[in-house]
Amino acid sequence: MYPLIRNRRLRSSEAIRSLVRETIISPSDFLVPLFVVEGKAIKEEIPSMPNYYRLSLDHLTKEVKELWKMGLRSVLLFVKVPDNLKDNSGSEALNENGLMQLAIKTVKNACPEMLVMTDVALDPYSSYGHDGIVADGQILNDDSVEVLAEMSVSHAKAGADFVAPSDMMDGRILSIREALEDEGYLNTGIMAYSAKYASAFYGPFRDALDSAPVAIKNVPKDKKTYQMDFANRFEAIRETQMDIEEGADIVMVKPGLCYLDIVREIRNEVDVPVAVYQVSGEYAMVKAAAEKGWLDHDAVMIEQLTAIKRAGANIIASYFAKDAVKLLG
Ligand SMILES: NCc1[nH]cc(CCC(=O)O)c1CC(=O)O
Ligand SMILES: [Mg+2]
Repeated sequence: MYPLIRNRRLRSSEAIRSLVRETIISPSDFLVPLFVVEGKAIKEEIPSMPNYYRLSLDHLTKEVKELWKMGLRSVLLFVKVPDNLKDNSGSEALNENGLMQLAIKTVKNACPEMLVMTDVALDPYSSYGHDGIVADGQILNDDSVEVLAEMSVSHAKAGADFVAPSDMMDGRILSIREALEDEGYLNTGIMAYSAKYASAFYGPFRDALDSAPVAIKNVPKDKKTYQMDFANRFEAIRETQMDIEEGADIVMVKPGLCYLDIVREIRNEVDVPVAVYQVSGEYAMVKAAAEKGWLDHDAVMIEQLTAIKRAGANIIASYFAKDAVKLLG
């Protein structure tokens, strides 16, 4: 009459629930994105990313020491470049004493064992806010790839452990890998943003870096000619497989939450570590709803991060890394 198999037995107390729990997030899952600005003693909150900051190099030193103490071991660096240093080809990106290069050295000085990954794309350096060079109404592929390869070598030279190309140009992983090998950076890894979608969830990030695409004649004010159409699934697998063939050590799916079907599929398909980027808009939504008292911030945060890991993420890039680690104790 009654069921002999009662699944609720395994849910009846926190002790049994924790004993049978399949997915547990820990500090070693996280990659912490950090925004760096020029100047001294600057720690400015990003308006659309409550409790997240742009840091000058002195604050960057403090921040990475704090992260290390908390058990966070990897950072992903982004820089906010002043307008007067921006141009169409991102030439400032190659400056040996540029902000990114100094930021890499600053982190390594503060915390030599911290794993340093760097964003490789032209957008923060581009007067047009595009990830590549703009000409004739297009974002040029091959010319952009040349700059991205040089940029990667420059980051490796400054001490980056991994470069993370986020641009979605075709063939850039192979060119970057070859350039790193040619220059002797055999141990510098590549984390490829492989399935990166043209997403409206990047809005707050573009506020943080002042890097949104600007209106130019004959050029779309979006990134849909290089980032993926969010309607597509097979294309994500193809992009990811190609990046692995070209030499990517780690592949990434981005954004996170709306793309967990893609994460699972890619995790089942490939045999390299898979990273997921829970992006700025995902962070902003939780913060905003929590501020209004409409959602329980901590509960929603842990649920989302656990779901990302359950979907197959081996690495989670997240603005919640510190909040989550604090909560986990
Ligand atoms: N190529 C730059 C880059 N690297 C990471 C993000 C977004 C990250 C986020 O929203 O948190 C972007 C923005 C974009 O592609 O426009
Ligand atoms: Mg590709």
